[in-house]
Amino acid sequence: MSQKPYDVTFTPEDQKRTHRLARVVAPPLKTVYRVFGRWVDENPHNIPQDGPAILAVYHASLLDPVFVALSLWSNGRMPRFMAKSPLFTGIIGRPMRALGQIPVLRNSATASDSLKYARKALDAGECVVIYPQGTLTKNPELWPENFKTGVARLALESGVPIVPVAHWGTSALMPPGAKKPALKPGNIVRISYGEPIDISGIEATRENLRTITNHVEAVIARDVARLSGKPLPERYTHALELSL
Ligand SMILES: CCCCCCCCCCCCCCCC(=O)OC[C@@H](O)COP(=O)(O)O
Repeated sequence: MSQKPYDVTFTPEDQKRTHRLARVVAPPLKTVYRVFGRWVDENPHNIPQDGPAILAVYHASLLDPVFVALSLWSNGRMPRFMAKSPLFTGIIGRPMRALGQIPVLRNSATASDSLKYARKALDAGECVVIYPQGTLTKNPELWPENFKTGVARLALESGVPIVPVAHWGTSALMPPGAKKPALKPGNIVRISYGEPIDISGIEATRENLRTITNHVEAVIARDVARLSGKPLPERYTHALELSL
């Protein structure tokens, strides 16, 4: 680990450096990822083309971050993932830092620093990618669940809309708990970008944070249902409307 592993900055020089590296890394990563199949974007016009963006993404496989990263990069956005701090050490740590990703210190007194980094990234006009579950879904049927309120807090503080992102197809390759991925070159991963949810001007009460969070979860669940062809469980339906 470097001396100051959690000092993340987004200066114009950092941006240039990280983009330069991404341009080198993306093509071989795309080639390697073909052994897991290909991905298809749905409604990529919902990805803000420039300026700050918050993407809330469904997490159902250890493989999905790279599909989402490649999709965003191919759509003109350099993703800044919030990722658990152990991913910033060792072999993966070096590129994670060099690519300007954002470490999350779990269960520590400094856990909230991670949102400060995210805020800094937004102030610099970056595209911040967050897994609101904080971990892979534990739901046996892979429905999104237990979303944490960080996305809503960040959006309320910054006034930046939330883009809900669902996907389907990575759990066939590597479901939660699997030790290694299956190679399925014919596999298709569909990534669906939902309409941005604008919550600017809403008061940051505990209740509102929970309502917004449940809404984002329900919208992602609805898109997972559509992509997977499974019926949406009843428990999500009331939060599909955002009523504050
Ligand atoms: C392609 C060109 C642009 C490249 C951009 C950089 C791509 C980096 C993608 C990697 C981002 C990794 C994000 C991981 C998020 C995370 O940390 O989730 C935790 C779960 O996994 C597992 O958690 P758990 O099982 O609870 O330990």
